[in-house]
Amino acid sequence: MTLESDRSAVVLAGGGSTRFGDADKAVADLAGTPMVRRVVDRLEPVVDEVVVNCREAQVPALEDALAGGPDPSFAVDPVPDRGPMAGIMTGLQEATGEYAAVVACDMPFVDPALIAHLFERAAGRDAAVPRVDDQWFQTTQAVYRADPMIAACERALERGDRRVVEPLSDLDYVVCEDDDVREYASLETFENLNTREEFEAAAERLAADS
Ligand SMILES: Nc1nc2c(ncn2[C@@H]2O[C@H](COP(=O)(O)OP(=O)(O)OP(=O)(O)O)[C@@H](O)[C@H]2O)c(=O)[nH]1
Ligand SMILES: [Mg+2]
Repeated sequence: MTLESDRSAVVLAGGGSTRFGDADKAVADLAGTPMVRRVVDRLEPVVDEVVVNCREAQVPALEDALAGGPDPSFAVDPVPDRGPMAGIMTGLQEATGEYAAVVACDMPFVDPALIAHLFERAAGRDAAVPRVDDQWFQTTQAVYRADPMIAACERALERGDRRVVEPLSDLDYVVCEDDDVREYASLETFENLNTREEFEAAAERLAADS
């Protein structure tokens, strides 16, 4: 790993997992592997470094969950619970790459081929954000140029707007749509696990695949 990376990954893990219940879904065991570990393992081949964004109290359990793999760095939210967009900002501040793939810790099926493609699409621009079937922008599985995105997040937070799409209005971004996504990934890449039921269903699929 070089000191200055071209391509970073920021894994967002600073949420409260309230729909999941009284455990942190990031480190919960998903068919034998902590969910965050699955995400890091899938990103690692297509990036130069991995940064994990979280709250201070989560660091020991996340270190345990990621032990034995490549050493990630941690980006701890200075103010917790300000939402995913603030977490993106914290993570990008720690990342050394000019560009970073931002992926939520609850997307265990994230496809590295799509991430690599998003880096290609983002080159020379401020971001590449997927959107399929005219649905929402997949802002937590997207590539951003770190400096303009940090600045855009700071401005959005100053305006008091926590919406994760809000910084896009300040950025020169490309939207990666429909066939451009499907060529590289199946749509399960965007599947995110929030409840115990969703988690168990995904675990069954993973166990059946292995
Ligand atoms: N840093 C940071 N990340 C967050 C925050 N809220 C959510 N996230 C992350 O953003 C991603 C998507 O968030 P959610 O699916 O809502 O996860 P969550 O907030 O932990 O779960 P719920 O409490 O059930 O909404 C996950 O990777 C979370 O870890 C936050 O306040 N700060
Ligand atoms: Mg949430």
